[in-house]
Amino acid sequence: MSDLFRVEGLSKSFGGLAVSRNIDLAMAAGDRLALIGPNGAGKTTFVNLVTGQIRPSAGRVLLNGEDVTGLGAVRRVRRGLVRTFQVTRLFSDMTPEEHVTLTVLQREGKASRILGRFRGSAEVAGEVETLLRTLGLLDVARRKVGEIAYGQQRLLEIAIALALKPKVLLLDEPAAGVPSSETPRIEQALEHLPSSLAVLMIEHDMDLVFRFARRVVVLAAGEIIFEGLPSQVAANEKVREAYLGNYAHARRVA
Ligand SMILES: Nc1ncnc2c1ncn2[C@@H]1O[C@H](COP(=O)(O)OP(=O)(O)OP(=O)(O)O)[C@@H](O)[C@H]1O
Repeated sequence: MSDLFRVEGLSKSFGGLAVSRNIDLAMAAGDRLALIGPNGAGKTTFVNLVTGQIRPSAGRVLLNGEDVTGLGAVRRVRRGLVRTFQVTRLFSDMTPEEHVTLTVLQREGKASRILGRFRGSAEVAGEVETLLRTLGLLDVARRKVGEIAYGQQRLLEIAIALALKPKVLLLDEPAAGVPSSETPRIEQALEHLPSSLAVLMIEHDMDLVFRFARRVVVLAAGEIIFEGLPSQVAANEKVREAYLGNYAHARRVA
């Protein structure tokens, strides 16, 4: 079986600092993978390399067998490689409905119509409503983003990502900054993502990792040091060392 998504020998250095080192990773449709690792391990850099925000020093990114390494971020999105960001990138004066409508219109190549008439066709409106309902955002669909809860803003980012019809979705800390009272809604949304979607999630919250992931990859100093079942990760000697080393370093700095 060919993988839906694969990276081979992916490497990135910033000056003398090797931030990604020879990373090989594959995902199939329906995968639920958590990418974890100490602060500064290179997790966000990995997502940036995969989605085309930055260029690798070496290695390839393949989607459905096609080498997309030379493509920019927008063209990768069109092929189904979609991400969310660690910190929300929303417009506080726009509503969730407007954000998702604009995304669907953009996907369909009809975004220029918003200059004349904001709303899309009934078909677009139906799709937007379904997405907002799926993410539990229908009640706030017409509120300004600046007025809705932070957890709802994070859910809106997932709705926007889904509006791009991804095949592979990369979530950069979807629960970061969300108060614990709102995290169950994020978890629920993650559970109900389309089953065929391959999802990679960076997350520090291990409860969320254990509930979500069927596979865990641990990155330390830019290298994959563990790949396996969530139940095996905590007992792994290399993983323990990587985290202990990080905490020891954190203590030295403090
Ligand atoms: N544009 C850049 N120029 C120079 N160094 C960078 C750049 N981007 C990232 N780095 C460095 O690369 C390393 C990895 O950063 P990255 O943000 O990928 O780690 P991370 O695992 O996502 O960390 P965290 O869990 O804290 O978000 C860090 O040492 C960071 O300072």
